[in-house]
Amino acid sequence: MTFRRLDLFCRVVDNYGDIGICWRLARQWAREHGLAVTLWVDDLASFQRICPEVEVDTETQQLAGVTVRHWRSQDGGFTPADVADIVIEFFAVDIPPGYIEAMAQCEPRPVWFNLEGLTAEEWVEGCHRLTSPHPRLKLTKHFFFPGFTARTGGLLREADLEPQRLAFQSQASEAAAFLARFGVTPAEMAATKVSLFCYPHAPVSALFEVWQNAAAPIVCLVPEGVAAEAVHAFTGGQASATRGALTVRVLPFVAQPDYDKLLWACDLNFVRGEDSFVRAQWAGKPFVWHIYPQDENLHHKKLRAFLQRYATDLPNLTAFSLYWNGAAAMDDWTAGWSAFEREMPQMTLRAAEWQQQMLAHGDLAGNMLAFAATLR
Ligand SMILES: Cc1cn([C@H]2C[C@H](O)[C@@H](COP(=O)(O)OP(=O)(O)O[C@H]3O[C@@H](C)[C@H](O)[C@@H](O)[C@H]3O)O2)c(=O)[nH]c1=O
Repeated sequence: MTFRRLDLFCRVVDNYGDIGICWRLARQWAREHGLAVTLWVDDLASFQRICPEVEVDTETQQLAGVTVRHWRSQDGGFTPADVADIVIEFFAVDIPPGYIEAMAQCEPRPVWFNLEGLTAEEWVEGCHRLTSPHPRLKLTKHFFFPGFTARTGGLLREADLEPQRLAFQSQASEAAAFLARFGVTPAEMAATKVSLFCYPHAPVSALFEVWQNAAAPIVCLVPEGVAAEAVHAFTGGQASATRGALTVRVLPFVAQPDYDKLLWACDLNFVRGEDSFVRAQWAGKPFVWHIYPQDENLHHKKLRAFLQRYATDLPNLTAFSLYWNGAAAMDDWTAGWSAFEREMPQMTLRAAEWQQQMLAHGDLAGNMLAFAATLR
């Protein structure tokens, strides 16, 4: 049986990653796979920051071929006719009990997924595609894990992402025109261009100090609100400031497609969380990951697991990433940065090699549908 409808339930726990990932997947299932997708999301204001077309007061709206529904406390009134062929809860959200009751009345039952977060840890392979029967109803949920190996669900990637990136990066004028929109001058285009997206606890001020004293110019492009304290201390609240070799420019928080272009246009990208971390891998440029912090430094284990897969031959990227995430103490930022900078050409080569490896695993949206098809 072919699938026609897909419902995806997203709660915004924090920041933009939850809705960022769900929005990409929803669009991809609609555009590339022809599914009628409904994205249920509880926080339209966060959604609007990455997609300015979102109307925050609208109950149901059509965006990019997706039906977006404001998910509040709707529970009663669901019937089997309301249930999609594929139902996905993102990060173990509790979908409305009334909807689950309606799922149990469908014939055939919908394919039900819990889509989990991305981690490079090995245990994921053992949990990917595991089932969880409902304690009372005749329904089975399947766990689906994105990941970096063939025994996981792969990474999120739209079919047109790679051709778009290659077209953009093959013409230097594209990056210049794009960055000019944010005030980057032709002279600044010749500098090392860095995008900065991190959590507030990143040691940004220490890095700015090193960059001020660098031998060649560096332009750091920071979306508004990111590393606000350190950026304000540097710029004095202005849109941009230059001290020594470093220029810091504050950009507006851009729409999602423009964020990709920013990554493509820069020489080095500092990214965070899950979605920008994956986009940086597709950008084919050196990147540093600031991982989402967790209790008991669980995130340091996850960071090391990724570095072991990605950076075994890149000791300075590994060292710098550990410092950046507070997993090791940095005595000398100048030396740490110099060593990192010297390694950047190898990082670029590794980025290309890694992309080829990741491409071989297919993409998350397609892999989920292929697995769903085996369940019917
Ligand atoms: C900086 C920037 C980001 N973005 C987008 C890119 C991504 O889709 C999104 C940011 O998501 P992330 O990179 O994942 O970082 P995040 O910190 O916003 O989200 C995080 O939220 C936590 C609750 C999750 O547990 C984390 O795993 C992670 O997803 O914002 C823009 O559209 N424009 C911008 O200017």
